Amino acid sequence: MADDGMLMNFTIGDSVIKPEAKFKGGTWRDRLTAKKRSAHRGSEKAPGDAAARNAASKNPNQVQLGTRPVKRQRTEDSDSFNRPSAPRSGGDRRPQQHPRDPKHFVSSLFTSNPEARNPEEPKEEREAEDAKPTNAPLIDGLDTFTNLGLSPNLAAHLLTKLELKAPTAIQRSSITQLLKEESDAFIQAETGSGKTLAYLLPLVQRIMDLSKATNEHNDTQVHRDSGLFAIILAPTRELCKQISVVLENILRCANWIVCGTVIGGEKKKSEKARLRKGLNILVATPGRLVDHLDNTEALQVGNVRWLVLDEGDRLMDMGFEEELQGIVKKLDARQRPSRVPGVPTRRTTILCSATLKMNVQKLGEISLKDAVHIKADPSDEDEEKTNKDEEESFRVPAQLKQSYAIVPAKLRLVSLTAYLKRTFMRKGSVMKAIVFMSCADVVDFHFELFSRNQDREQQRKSDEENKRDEKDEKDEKDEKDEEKEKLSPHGTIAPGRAFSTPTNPVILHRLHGSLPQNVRTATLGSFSRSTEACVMICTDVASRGLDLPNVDLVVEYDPAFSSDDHTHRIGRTARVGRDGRALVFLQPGCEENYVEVLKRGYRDGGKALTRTDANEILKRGFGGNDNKKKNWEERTTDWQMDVERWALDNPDYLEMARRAFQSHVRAYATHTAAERSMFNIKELHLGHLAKSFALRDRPGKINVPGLRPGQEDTKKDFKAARNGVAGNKRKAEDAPSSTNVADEAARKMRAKMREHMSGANEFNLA
Ligand SMILES: Nc1ncnc2c1ncn2[C@@H]1O[C@H](COP(=O)(O)OP(=O)(O)OP(=O)(O)O)[C@@H](O)[C@H]1O
Repeated sequence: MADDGMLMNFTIGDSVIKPEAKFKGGTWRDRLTAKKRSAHRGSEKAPGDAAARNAASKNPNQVQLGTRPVKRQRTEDSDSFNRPSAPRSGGDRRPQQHPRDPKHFVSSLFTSNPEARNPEEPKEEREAEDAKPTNAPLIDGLDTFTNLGLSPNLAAHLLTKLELKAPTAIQRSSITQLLKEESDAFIQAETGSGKTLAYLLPLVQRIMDLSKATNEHNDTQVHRDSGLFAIILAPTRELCKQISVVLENILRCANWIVCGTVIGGEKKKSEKARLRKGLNILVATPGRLVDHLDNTEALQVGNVRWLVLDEGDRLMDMGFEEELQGIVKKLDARQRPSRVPGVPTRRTTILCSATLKMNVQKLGEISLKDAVHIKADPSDEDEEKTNKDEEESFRVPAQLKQSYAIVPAKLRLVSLTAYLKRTFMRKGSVMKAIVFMSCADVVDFHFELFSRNQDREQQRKSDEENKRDEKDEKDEKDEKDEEKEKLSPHGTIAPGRAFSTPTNPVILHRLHGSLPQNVRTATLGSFSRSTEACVMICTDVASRGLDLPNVDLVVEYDPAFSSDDHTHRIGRTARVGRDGRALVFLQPGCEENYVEVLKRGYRDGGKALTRTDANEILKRGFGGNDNKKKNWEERTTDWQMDVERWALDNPDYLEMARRAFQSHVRAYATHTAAERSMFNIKELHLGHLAKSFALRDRPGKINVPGLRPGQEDTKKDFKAARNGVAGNKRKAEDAPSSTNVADEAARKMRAKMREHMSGANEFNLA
């Protein structure tokens, strides 16, 4: 049987077509847990109907990996799976049964791939000139930090010590506004437009002014014991640390003002000691701040007059909102008139993000009143959005060259490899690239695959055939471990052999939230400091706020779970006026509709957006020079066969591949409700997808027990799936009340967020 009629081995409950509660923010696992619990709660509303309860208690998109497969419906579209998309060449490359195992199935890369539904739009004549950067400093304008109202001392410090010559557009707007008025504010501007300084500079200036206000004797009035005036909250430790580094750099010109952090990752005792000594500005993660507000007497917040929520939309999302409300309530309750003259009477709240929506209900919850919307260019007519879709989207830096690649599931892995090969073919053209993937298991698998040593593998195999003695094997393993050890003591950095050339070696990094915080910190630090070509494969843990230097390229191998996340991901490149490129992989079919979402990010309706496809990428990446010997299709097929054998020959890698496949399918089901029609799990061809994980198994056979620690929920899902419907059944009398379920879901989600932020060491980008 050809793989064309590959069986779809999952069932989708009826609830998938029912309207569902929207779950935004958090990691995909948080959303999955919430969705599952919500579905379960829904089921309890109809007691007595056991069948309905069973159906509803499952995740609507849950993939039942162990149950009897349901055949893929043959619709007009699915027929396209039977259409060959490229001529076969280079001998017989028809699908075959694997000789070793009848359960395995070797399918051809270039047959039965679905074709793109939407034809390529005719390319308009593009202007030769590149788009003018929209997030660059305004060096050609007349605005200087001084004439925006910053003191000559502070402006001189920015110029001489921090090499900041002129403000960016958002800094111009926010400094003017926040220096003169006390109103609450939203700072919303493109990624990489300097929003951190947009709120830090006026804040520091206002606190510096407190010293001047009543200082008759010309000595500084404000000192570390004068009180805590400002709190800056950010969702992750990495971001807090980054903000704190910037703040410390600014305060070098006003060293009587003291800042500090409480972000966890060190003994609470040391944080308490720091608070006891006195701070004027505090940078904190919400969880840790709540903890200190409850337990640390030395943390006096009566004088706090500025509360900044960096990545404010994320902080108001699931997992943080309750903590945030608690913080606001405590600040309100403990506010006192200040002894320090010049301190405003009311507290100002400032929200800041590239994807901030003026969500009135949420704002009420954190007591934001009559907030001013600060934009990069208030007179920008283009910003006046008319339709709802546009309101929901955010601009990307105009100089960012974005493209999308229509790549069928089977060709995903080879296309990514080819694209990165091509990218790093010439030394110096791209320094750093970030590749976003759906989840931790997928990151780990690709890290292992891209860093594998082909020569050594081949050597190993032939040596095995020659029955080498055990000692030699051990030596070889030690050698391999040593090599990895040299690059990274944590196993998160390795040579990226799949796309290195002898003249341009590429270093590979991996990063995800399941790594211990100190490993995350070390890995990010290494990627950030690296002066060699390097690639970081990661999950959304690296999507927000991080300012990593010299990132030239962002690849979204798996599209983001929401369009807001997409904005943040691609925002890791093309920062402060620099060039950058981004590529998103889309599969033919419903995913093509995502192009409309990408277009909304541009002022010109997406004329700058370019399209490519798998064949184009493969030709460029696997084309090679000696075309006479082999063509690109043969080379691609050889590479794919090689990785399939690599996975098959080593049980560890095979399990990794299977686990990655399973986790990926689960993650795919957690795209936000608004975008799920574009990422419809019913359209996923699991058989083809498995090939992009180097698997020859039929999807129904892929069944990996024991997921990574801390994934109890996913594990339960998995077991339930394995045991079929009965496994998921919960007796009515055992079922907790709906309130308990909701509380439990909320508690678990908060715990997971804390888990993500726990165990951190300091992340120092400077
Ligand atoms: N006026 C300026 N001139 C030159 N560089 C600047 C200026 N302001 C900020 N930068 C630099 O721009 C980079 C991006 O700044 P920042 O991280 O604040 O951007 P952002 O808008 O918060 O991005 P994101 O939305 O991704 O968090 C930093 O490296 C910062 O040092």
